[in-house]
Amino acid sequence: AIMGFQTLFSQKVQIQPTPQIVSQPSGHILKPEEVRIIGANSADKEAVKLLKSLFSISESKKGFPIYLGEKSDKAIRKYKSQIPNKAEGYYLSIEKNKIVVAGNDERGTYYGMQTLKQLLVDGKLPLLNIKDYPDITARGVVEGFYGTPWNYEDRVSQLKFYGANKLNTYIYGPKDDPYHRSPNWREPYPAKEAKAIKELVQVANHNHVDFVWAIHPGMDIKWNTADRDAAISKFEAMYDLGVRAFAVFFDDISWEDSNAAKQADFLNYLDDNFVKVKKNVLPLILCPTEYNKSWSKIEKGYLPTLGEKLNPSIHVMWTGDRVISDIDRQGLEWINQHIKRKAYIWWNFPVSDYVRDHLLMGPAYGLDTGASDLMSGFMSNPMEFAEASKVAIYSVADYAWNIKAYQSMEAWERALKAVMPNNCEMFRVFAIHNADLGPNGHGYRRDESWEFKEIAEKYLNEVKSGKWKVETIADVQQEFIQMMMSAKTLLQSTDNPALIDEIEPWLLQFRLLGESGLALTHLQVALEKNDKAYFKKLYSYIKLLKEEMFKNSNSLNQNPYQPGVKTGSLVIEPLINNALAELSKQYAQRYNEELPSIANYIPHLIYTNLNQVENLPIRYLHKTISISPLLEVLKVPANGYVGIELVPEQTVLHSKINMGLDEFPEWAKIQVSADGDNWTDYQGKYNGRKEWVGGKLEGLYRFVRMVNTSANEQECYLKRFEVKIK
Ligand SMILES: CCCCCN1[C@H](CO)[C@@H](O)[C@@H](O)[C@@H]1CC(=O)NC
Repeated sequence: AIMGFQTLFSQKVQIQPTPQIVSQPSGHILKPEEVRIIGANSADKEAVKLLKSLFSISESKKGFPIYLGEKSDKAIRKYKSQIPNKAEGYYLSIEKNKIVVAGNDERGTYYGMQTLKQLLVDGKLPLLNIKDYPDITARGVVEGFYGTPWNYEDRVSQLKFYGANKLNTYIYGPKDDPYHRSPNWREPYPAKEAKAIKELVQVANHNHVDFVWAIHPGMDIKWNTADRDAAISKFEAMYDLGVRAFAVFFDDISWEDSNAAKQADFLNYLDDNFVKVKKNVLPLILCPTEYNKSWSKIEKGYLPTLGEKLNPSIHVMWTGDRVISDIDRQGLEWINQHIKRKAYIWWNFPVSDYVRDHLLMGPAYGLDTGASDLMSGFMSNPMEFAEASKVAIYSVADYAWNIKAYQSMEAWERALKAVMPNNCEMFRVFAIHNADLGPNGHGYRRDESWEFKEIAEKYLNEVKSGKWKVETIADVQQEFIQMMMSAKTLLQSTDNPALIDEIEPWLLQFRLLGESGLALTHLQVALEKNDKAYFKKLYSYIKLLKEEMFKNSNSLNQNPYQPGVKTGSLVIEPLINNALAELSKQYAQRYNEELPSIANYIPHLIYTNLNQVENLPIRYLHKTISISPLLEVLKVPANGYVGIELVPEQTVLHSKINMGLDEFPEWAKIQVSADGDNWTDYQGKYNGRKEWVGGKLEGLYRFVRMVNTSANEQECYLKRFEVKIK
């Protein structure tokens, strides 16, 4: 009994986001059969609605009393002194004979109710009291990415998620919405879109989320009264749809238009002639052109001019030291001094519009837990995959509410459970191996597969030394099997179908990757048993798996920027390819037989009778197949040829060949063939950069080659040989 009692006492209640002050639970009460709400008609109505959804309300006086309301309400006058004197703060007390949910303001009461809802588990409520409030005033999401904007259902689900996680801001600013940005930022939304926004604003209000509509005029704005008034009338149109908060984005525009004085005058005009006139509209938010430190030239005065000229109530957004950046105290102090106000953070995570073949499912880290007094807002810019982004958004909610207490790993564990309650362990296997971005233009990387790295290292070393241990193989097999179980379980799960729809391509790829890893470990079995035939069968099987992964990566998620489906790219995929290369090398040594490389699998092959180039790797990106350049002079005997074999035959869109010669040599011919016997000349011409260029060919071809049709050996270079297919 003592242990039991002790356990009860020490049981740590888990509340999201982490509250500021919680007393230790001193036991619990059973969920009251019936409750009586004192203060129902004066308390925040969303809070009342939420309370009524949790308990059955007794009509008579005898129900369990729940005191609900704001500090100015008579009903909770007795508890007023307990309420933190902070915006959106609340006091929650669960006692044997009553519950008190008292907010510093309406939102505080609502958040108190959200906490109460979280504490009601298995028909029990812990006896405790909480004094809670947020560190950052504005907390939420800026839908500000390039790519397919979220759809209506995505947004409704997001807004409910924000209410439950005490996020109070959603900024609508999808770059690819033509009515947010050019060319139609001046035009009102068509009826259908307008209706959707009107409804979303209502959903936002029901979840105590400020719906901020952002305008992005920077691509073509003229600094004249016409455009200034166009912005006002667009804001008026949005106001008529219920929008009561506005932002102006001047990010990602040409530097000529980034005139700070003009931008500041423009914002101040909107502030003075719209925001201040309307009264119940929240302060304006500006996203500046110089929105990160690496882009700002203080001596040119852009940021200082904004700091000087912008009305003090206008927020200024900031992404950190770089576009994609950690957020730390030092960087915040730097920017705050120049803009003369607390930065309103636009955190470019988990946005993936610059690495669209990757999912960012890892912890939200790189956030300074000592910076609570330096920010006026904290917004996450998410992925185009709304449900998948919730893992990071959940963590951002925890950070922005209680900064000093934030622990990214712990929040991440809870986030996975929040998003996939019934399959969170399998979801964790998927998420931990889908976190890094791969090499990218911003140089921003994330850790991935961190719990498997050591085993992977050990395994590869043992494969290389040939002295492998059973337990290492078992550990690696366990990880690969878990990847397959994770993918299959999630693909067949039903607790979040919208999420599975979004990440299906990656789940399919993840399962194949796991399967190829598992088959890889059996290559060792084949070598152990000296079973050459089994090795070759396994090798062919792995090639089939890689062919299917190649097909997935060239048919799914085919966006124009980073098409394809990358998974486990930091640790798992390289491990498999390295071990595969090593084991096929050992096979070749033992049986004196080379196996075609399938490590970084590409079906297309080099096609040549020149031993100088027969081992050159073939590269594949964005439907372009190319031969890695040869750095030395290429000797081409009579009838010598070099080219590409397309597997299977393809439609050729265009080709580019650079032989390092000023003129196209009369000894060379560019030819195509479907069968490798009958050749047709491929008509082309030299472009300004001494490259032979050929256009689209009708029909399907398997071979494209350059051949020396003269009777003598010739010399040239192989600087570029590429073929783009449909
Ligand atoms: C040329 C750099 C573009 C940076 C663009 N970032 C994001 C990351 O790709 C993208 O979502 C875009 O909306 C955003 C612009 C931005 O960071 N504004 C504060």
